[in-house]
Amino acid sequence: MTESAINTENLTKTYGRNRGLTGLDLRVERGEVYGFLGPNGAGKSTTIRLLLDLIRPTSGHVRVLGVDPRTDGVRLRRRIGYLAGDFVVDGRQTGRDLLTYLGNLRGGVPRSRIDELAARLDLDLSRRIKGLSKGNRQKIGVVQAFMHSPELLILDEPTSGLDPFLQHEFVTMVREARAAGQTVFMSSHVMSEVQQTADRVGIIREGRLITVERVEELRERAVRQVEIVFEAPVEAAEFASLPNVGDVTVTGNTLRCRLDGRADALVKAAGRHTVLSLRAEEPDLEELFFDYYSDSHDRTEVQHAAA
Ligand SMILES: Nc1ncnc2c1ncn2[C@@H]1O[C@H](COP(=O)(O)OP(=O)(O)OP(=O)(O)O)[C@@H](O)[C@H]1O
Repeated sequence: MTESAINTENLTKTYGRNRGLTGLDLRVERGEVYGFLGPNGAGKSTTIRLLLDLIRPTSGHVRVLGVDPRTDGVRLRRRIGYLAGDFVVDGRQTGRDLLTYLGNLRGGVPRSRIDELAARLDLDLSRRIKGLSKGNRQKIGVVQAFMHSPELLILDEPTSGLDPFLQHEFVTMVREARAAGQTVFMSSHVMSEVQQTADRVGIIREGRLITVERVEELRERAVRQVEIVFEAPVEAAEFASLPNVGDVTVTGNTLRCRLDGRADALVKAAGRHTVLSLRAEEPDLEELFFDYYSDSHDRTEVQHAAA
């Protein structure tokens, strides 16, 4: 059996009297995109720094791509693309100088590859880094993480500071990486960007992993708004009692409702009439996770989705 891309056991980090991370058991399989979600201060950056041996654990074990980052860190880092949450670089160089330098450290990256990624992110490589906006510096961070097509990408809040168009491009890059067999571990505090790319999400809060879920399953469970336009008016009462259907309103020939789970009953009921159009919003999984973020959730309940 191939070893997981990331495996931690009972990983704990305390900063003096401050808790950073408590007893983290994390498993990221090869080839999957794993979203690591949690509010500010939850322990996401602490976890990522431990994976890269940038800080040392108080206790517990880490294995990344089958090796201990503590003993084989230099070779391991060539196989990883890492974007730090606080990506800071020497401001006197141009973007091209920096990326060429970093590419050489990782065994050489063709100029054409750097140019292609820069063009996709609309990044001007000829400018000195110190003159760049925060968003443009972040683009350099994204390019350096992806440019050598590493086996494993570890990205700490990768889209912070990117505008929506570039966030979309980033999502495409993550999907391409997955299609190429690369593994992606990315932290975020926004569910919406993770739900577009991730196979699984882990939720961390106050230094503890609360739950791990498959995004596909979450999607099935999530609430979505549905709008159906019929050829002739329908009765709201006919739909209001259907399983998984709520908040039914009918205006003229248009029915709107909330769908909470499977669509089967709703679709079959609609099928008794002539349907002109049907629209179902992509569910926003943020709502499902709000509960995990709030104080009321019982943190001792850890569920792991089947690997
Ligand atoms: N160097 C440090 N010294 C003391 N406490 C620290 C240090 N680094 C992190 N912490 C604490 O550890 C906890 C986890 O912080 P961490 O930066 O890992 O969270 P995060 O989930 O990445 O949050 P953010 O999204 O705000 O970056 C926080 O309570 C933080 O204050």
